[in-house]
Amino acid sequence: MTNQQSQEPAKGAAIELRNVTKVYKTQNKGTEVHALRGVDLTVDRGEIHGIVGQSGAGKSTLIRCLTGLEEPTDGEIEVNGKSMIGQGQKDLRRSRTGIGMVFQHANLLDSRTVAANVAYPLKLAKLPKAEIKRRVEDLLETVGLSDRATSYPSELSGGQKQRVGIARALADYPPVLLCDEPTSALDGETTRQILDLLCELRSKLKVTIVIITHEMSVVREICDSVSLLDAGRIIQSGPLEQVAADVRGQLANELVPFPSLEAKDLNLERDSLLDLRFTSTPGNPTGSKVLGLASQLGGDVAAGRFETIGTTQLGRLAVTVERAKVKDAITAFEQEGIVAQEVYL
Ligand SMILES: Nc1ncnc2c1ncn2[C@@H]1O[C@H](COP(=O)(O)OP(=O)(O)OP(=O)(O)O)[C@@H](O)[C@H]1O
Repeated sequence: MTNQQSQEPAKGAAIELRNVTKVYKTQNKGTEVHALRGVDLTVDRGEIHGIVGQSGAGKSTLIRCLTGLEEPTDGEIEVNGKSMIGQGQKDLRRSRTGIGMVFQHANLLDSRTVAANVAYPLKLAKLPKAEIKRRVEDLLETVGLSDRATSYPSELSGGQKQRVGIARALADYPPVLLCDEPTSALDGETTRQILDLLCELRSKLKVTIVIITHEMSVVREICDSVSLLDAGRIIQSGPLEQVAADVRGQLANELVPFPSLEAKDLNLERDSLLDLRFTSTPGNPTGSKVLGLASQLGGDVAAGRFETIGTTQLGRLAVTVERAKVKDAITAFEQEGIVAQEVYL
């Protein structure tokens, strides 16, 4: 399932951050760390939004601020129309029930069955027994684990444990689900199944999902929109198709990375290596046109990849061109709207 098959999101913002700043004062001589610097972000209801960024970019701080675990130094945060800032503990606890959390590891209670793990937050919330039983059955069916209700976590695969973690996060039927690296510990096939499940949940429960991830494949597979966090700032954000089509942008660069090549397989004594990036939509150059131009310029395609995101096809080619001709080749490609840059291995 992909973002392109998503249903129309319900109108309105589920999450809104305005000018959110977080400054930590470290124990070490009171030095300041600016973890978030004026973050503005809107995630519409029913949307799946990805947040990517390098280690230390501020992703965990953002999540902690969203869940009210951390108070921002400045700015405003609203989740489900309620401010997460300046609330008393009681109100904050109530606001938090509108947010489910899924982590990299499901962190299940090993001594309790699958059903008891899912029931745990509902017991804490003192729901009537019959209601808990009904919800647990419903949630286990939703995540495809009805037949494992009496199993213990040690009897489950990594993917099944993550399903239980998701069911537990949804126990209170929260309108927002925050997922922090939900598939980083899973293999490729299990990742795909968990991503399919998240898409189903969005369609079935109309839940808004924010995924923090370092895997661009996760963003490609299920996100409707994405933000890139860098040193506490959102430096690029938008619908997936829009950021992917911005071939000079950093997100497009990461969504369709340069093919991996080894210098020993190329004749870099004689040739220069070019990184060509382009989109194929009506009015823009198509893949075959780029290949034709490369060959006209005496270039050799060493490797390449094409990805389709929405209605846009993205191409990325590694092309070698004789060193003496590389400047002219770059000019010729750029004149055709193809981003051409020399790269060094
Ligand atoms: N409690 C804290 N006290 C002081 N500095 C902190 C604290 N928590 C985080 N930081 C700093 O804030 C910055 C952002 O950290 P954060 O954990 O939010 O980044 P991240 O993007 O989640 O990184 P990672 O992907 O490695 O988890 C870092 O420089 C970090 O050292």
